[in-house]
Amino acid sequence: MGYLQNFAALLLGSAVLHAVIILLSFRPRVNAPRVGKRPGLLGLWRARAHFYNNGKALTKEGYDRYKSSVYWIQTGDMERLVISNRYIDELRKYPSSYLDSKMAVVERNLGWYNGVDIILKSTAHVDVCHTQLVQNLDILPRVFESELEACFRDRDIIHFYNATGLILDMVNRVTAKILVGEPLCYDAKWLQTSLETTVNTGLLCRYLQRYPAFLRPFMNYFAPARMNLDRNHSVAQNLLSKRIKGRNRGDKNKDILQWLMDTYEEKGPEISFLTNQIQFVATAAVRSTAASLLNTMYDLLSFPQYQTLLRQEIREAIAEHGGWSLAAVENMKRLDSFIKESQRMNHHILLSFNRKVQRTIKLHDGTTLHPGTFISTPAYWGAMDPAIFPNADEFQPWRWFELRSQAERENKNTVPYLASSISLENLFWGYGRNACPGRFMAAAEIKLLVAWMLHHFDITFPEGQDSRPESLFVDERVVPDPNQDIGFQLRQDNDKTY
Ligand code: HEM
Repeated sequence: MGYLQNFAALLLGSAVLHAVIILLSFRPRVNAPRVGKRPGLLGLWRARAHFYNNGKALTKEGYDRYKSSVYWIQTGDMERLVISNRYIDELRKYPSSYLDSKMAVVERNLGWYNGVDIILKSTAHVDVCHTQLVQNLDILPRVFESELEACFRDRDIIHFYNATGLILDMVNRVTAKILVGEPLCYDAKWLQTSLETTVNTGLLCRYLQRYPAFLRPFMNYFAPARMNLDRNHSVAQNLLSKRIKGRNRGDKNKDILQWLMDTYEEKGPEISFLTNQIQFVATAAVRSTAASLLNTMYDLLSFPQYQTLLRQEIREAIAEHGGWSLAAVENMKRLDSFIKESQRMNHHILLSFNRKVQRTIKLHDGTTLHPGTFISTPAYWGAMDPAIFPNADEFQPWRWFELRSQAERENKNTVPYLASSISLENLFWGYGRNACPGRFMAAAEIKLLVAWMLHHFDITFPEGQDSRPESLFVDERVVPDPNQDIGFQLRQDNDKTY
């Protein structure tokens, strides 16, 4: 009884505290129109569910009506002020004390419960992606092949795989090699835990979002994903501590684990902290890369007429560079263009450049962003805007190749036309100082994996299917169809040298 009374008192106390925080947090807001349902005092869950199921149509309506201004929308997690892409160049100059990308990630994902808040405690994971990972990208072509070979069975007859399962498996293996190196990257438990952590992180967030903030600390204990996530963490921590035993700072291993260890002082952080940090990078890296790779494969099979030219380019690049190397990958310019076009037409999220405003910002036209506001930009529909991209609803695989070739001819900067590049028009990787630091690795990895598959296999949709499946729109996420099968059969005419 005493226990129940204490529990009830604690709940009541939290509810009162929560109410006080809400009252104190009433702030000025931009006066802007709304798209979608108004949450009001009692309609928050209804408004969230409405966006969760209709995000694509709602953000389209928002873009059509307010693409040059701002509007409010309740998404599946936060109330956001969607601001025109035309403000981004101005906003990117603000430091995180004004526009905070990390707090936006943590608050949207309820990161205090699932470990995502690790990104508030250290930036080492971002720093190593920006420096050592980029400087050592040439390891990727050396490590990926054996991982891919392990994914394919029955090579001589056509074998159909669930595309999502196959591609996730590939990307997970390659990422593990870059993340923790040998031999841990071959450990089935590590690979499985890595994938499960991402799923359970999202599940826990969605479970807790159903409850008001003051109930979350309690409901956290009852969430099935909580227990699973704790189990994932402890399995990962055990494996990682064994892995670290034989390692020292300054060793020559080329993987993110080593670079993180080198970043810290002699004693290093607690193993639990390091595990959490590595798991976060895996969460950021694996599913996003797999989704982009899947979309590229679906597009390749929808437009099989381009495969011959791509195969020829791949064959020539690897012949010229004596095998799978970074230089060979950089020479695959048509493939790069194909991937970038696939990214443009298949953005993984509806909204990007998500930031929490921490201090008042006055924009050039007088629009004021108040502290506490969550801003986002309409990434998905911006990438489909015919005023920005001619024939925007057409898949033009050489769109970027042609722009790049023209820039080369005119001795101009070619970087904006690369698949790894960020630009004001294309927010696939985010934008500004907090744009994805793993994008160079992701773009090179996608290119390598597509090239390797095209080079070795004839790849097909099941008989009778000639176009890609529709993606699923879930909340603000855009997910390539997870039920699609793809057939692979070893090519008879490929050059077996590589
Ligand atoms: C196709 C694959 C990927 C996509 C589409 C993607 C996209 C993004 C986006 C949109 C952001 C937020 C940027 C912003 O707010 O401006 C981000 C952040 C990030 N990404 Fe990626 N990413 C991908 C792959 C990777 C890979 C392979 C890695 C690591 C090797 C990685 C590591 C990160 C990290 C560490 C952050 C920042 C988190 C923080 O602020 O602490 N990403 N990514």
